[in-house]
Amino acid sequence: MRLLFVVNPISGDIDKEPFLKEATALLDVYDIHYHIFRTTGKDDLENLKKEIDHYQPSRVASVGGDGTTLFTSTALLDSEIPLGIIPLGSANGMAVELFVDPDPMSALKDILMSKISVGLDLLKVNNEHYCLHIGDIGVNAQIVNGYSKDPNRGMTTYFKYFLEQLRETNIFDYTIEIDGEEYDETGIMMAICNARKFGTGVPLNSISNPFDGKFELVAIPEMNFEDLIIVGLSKFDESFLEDANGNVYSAEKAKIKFKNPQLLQLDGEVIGDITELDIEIVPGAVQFITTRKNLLLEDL
Ligand SMILES: Nc1ncnc2c1ncn2[C@@H]1O[C@H](COP(=O)(O)OP(=O)(O)OP(=O)(O)O)[C@@H](O)[C@H]1O
Repeated sequence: MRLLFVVNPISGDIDKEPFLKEATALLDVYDIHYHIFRTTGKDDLENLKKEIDHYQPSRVASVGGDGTTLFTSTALLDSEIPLGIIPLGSANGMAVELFVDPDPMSALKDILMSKISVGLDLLKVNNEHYCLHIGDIGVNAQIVNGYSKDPNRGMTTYFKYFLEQLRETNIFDYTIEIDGEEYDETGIMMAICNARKFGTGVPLNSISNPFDGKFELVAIPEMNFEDLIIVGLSKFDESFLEDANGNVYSAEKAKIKFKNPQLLQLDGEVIGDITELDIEIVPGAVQFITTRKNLLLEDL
């Protein structure tokens, strides 16, 4: 076994060195070969691909949050090298969805011991961006945009952008095209889901499964003030928003046309304004190391 750790030193504001010290001590006991690749924020994809070519790992462990998992997955596209997650980011939404053990050392043991790997889907958006977990257009993208640019963090800052959105709530019109059928929608948000919940625990639908070769679009209609308060609060206290009462569309491929330009965010990264979206599933894009603790496998 040759294990490559892909470590994002900054994710979640968590120092990864104590974990790496404990992890490498364990690997040394069993004489398991390992290598550590640390991201720098510059040319990471190119450098990681070179590292994979050179080191030829038999397994890869992504050490960070969802952003790091997505990044590592894109480096592993077109390879059959299995990937596991050590959840050390801020929200770890996708790791939670995938039933990854929340304890980093236990997650490492699962990666080392498990013989189960399953093809994890990725979404390809406008032929250039990948999305692992959830993306959206509308009110949440605007909140993410304000929050991510602000040097301050925490509840107060989040609420500043949340309240700003309450005042500005923008209702927009769009058309979803799937398999030649067109569906007109109006609302405050359209979510693109490879999984069911935001990292904050807010559920968007109950059917998405990142192993099923499909994605879901959730059209969220106009909400009242109380609904928006619940969405906002749940960012921090994870109180439950019942199914968003929107229409849910399952697809392998979809085209969405917006009447006016709208802001897109994918996996917490703000992409920019778009008027058209082409989304397609990349089924089983990466081999994901998992265990029988993963209840999503039971739905397949
Ligand atoms: N050493 C580094 N210094 C600065 N920026 C970095 C470094 N490594 C990666 N980055 C940048 O960090 C971003 C990835 O962080 P991102 O927040 O998406 O990670 P994450 O794993 O999801 O963590 P979190 O859960 O904290 O969001 C990318 O834009 C990447 O270029």
